[in-house]
Amino acid sequence: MDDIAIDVRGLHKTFGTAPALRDVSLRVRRGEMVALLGASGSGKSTLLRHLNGLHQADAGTESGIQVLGRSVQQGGRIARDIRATRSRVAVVFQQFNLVERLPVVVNVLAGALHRLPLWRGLLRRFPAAEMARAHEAMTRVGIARLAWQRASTLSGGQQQRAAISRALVQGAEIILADEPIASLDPEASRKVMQSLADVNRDLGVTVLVSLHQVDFAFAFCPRTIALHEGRVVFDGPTRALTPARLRELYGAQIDELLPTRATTEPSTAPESAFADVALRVA
Ligand SMILES: Nc1ncnc2c1ncn2[C@@H]1O[C@H](COP(=O)(O)OP(=O)(O)OP(=O)(O)O)[C@@H](O)[C@H]1O
Repeated sequence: MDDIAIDVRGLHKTFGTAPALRDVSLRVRRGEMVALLGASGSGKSTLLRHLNGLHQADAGTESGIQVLGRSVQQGGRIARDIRATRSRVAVVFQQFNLVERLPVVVNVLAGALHRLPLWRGLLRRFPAAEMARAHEAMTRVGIARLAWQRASTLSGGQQQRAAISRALVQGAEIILADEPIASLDPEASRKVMQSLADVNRDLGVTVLVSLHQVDFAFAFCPRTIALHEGRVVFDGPTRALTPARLRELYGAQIDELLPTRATTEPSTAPESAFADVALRVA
């Protein structure tokens, strides 16, 4: 079990009377980079929010979530020591990741607050070692030259890379990225996904990234877990997700998942359709 980063068993979540997650089980090993794929409303955000206890599973179910070997929740009850687990897991959201009026470096240093005395955060007096760590993290994702700019002056993709830097300063062992490229252009998307892939490969950080288009999963994530209407409908090598397989899984919703070119002729453009897109974004 030591090599399991995320372990979800029998997760059910209902909002009002509408089921959002239905009997979801999955395991992610430490050091994996996994895409969580699904059309809008399939349950990706809801699942990610359960993993650090922002959502509670339905009470009275057997659902259990363990992260890094510690219980996050069991049967809808959040573990008492959730804060200790949260400090080892970082979340990158689709937007609103940063405090816009503060310099980028201060946003990145927010990742260190969990191990510093309160006064340091309030006065923004960070030890030299933390500053060095922030600089290294920003260099790794290619935004060091922007350190003293206000966060609001950064492009969407640069903001996402700042959020990834903050996760590194935090010392996160897992990054949960919730549609981090949903509002970005293809070039900015590629840079953000590349940054996630780099920290995964170079630092061994486990990455679970939700995406609603399969081309970026294909280019960056060896494994994909696909959700449809709250259920896991596929869990395996991303390369097995051909347009034909996606059509089988998603029916009419397939248009949301395919890149535009492949969508034009899905039935006559099999596996090679994504390979081509993958090459273009690589
Ligand atoms: N706080 C909430 N209250 C009520 N319903 C919710 C809530 N959060 C999510 N839902 C519902 O749960 C279902 C799954 O939503 P979720 O946001 O997890 O999907 P998603 O795959 O992340 O979609 P998107 O790609 O649009 O973000 C949807 O039907 C959604 O309307």
